Amino acid sequence: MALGIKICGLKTDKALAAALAGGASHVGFIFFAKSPRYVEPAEAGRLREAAIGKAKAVAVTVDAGDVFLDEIVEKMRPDMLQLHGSETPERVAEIKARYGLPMMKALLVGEAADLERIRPFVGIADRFLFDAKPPKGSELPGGNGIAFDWRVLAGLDAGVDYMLSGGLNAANIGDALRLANPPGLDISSGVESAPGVKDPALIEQFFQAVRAARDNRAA
Ligand SMILES: O=C(O)c1ccccc1N[C@@H]1O[C@H](COP(=O)(O)O)[C@@H](O)[C@H]1O
Repeated sequence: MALGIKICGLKTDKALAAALAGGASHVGFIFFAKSPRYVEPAEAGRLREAAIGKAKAVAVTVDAGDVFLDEIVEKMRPDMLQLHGSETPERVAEIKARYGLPMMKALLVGEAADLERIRPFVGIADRFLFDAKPPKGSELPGGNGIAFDWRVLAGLDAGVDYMLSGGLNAANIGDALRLANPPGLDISSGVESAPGVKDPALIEQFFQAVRAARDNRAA
């Protein structure tokens, strides 16, 4: 099965071009004001044009209200919404019905028991994203560059469609693929030279590292 790869937190044409050149299946835009990766919905709408027919454009939101979601959907025209806050299953269902878009629900993982939290979302969320819990004092619910123990994913039902996220980079992606064998990957700060500053060379290195790790496993 093809491994989905989402490069998240894109703000520039150059970074987006590097993500597409590497073969990203998804490109993500952050709509959380406190994030150094925040982008205005209209600017994301302009950027995402380059991805049409190449990668799915994902709008990342955190407990957003309908007015902001309306603006994002109208101006950015996402292919998918990533809900990275404490949205309930009812709220996910409501948003899904309102926009008719696929929903990726982010859940924060520290230990195996946290995976139980997917249950009420099954049949509502189209995909899950497992990210590490933010460190104490962080203002960001994601994009903290912190990994969790990927071994907890080994016990997950094989039918669960998800992206592994949190602290991935070119140096650790081989271990992540070996330990969790996820159907998808999501990376943000691991391809940045500074918070919110994507580095096209690091994006390219990440794709190379993924390919090398997969070739090693196939050999
Ligand atoms: O990246 C952010 O600033 C962000 C803000 C609010 C919600 C989610 C956010 N990012 C998500 O977190 C993952 C993991 O990031 P990292 O690779 O550990 O830096 C990122 O890909 C986004 O989906």
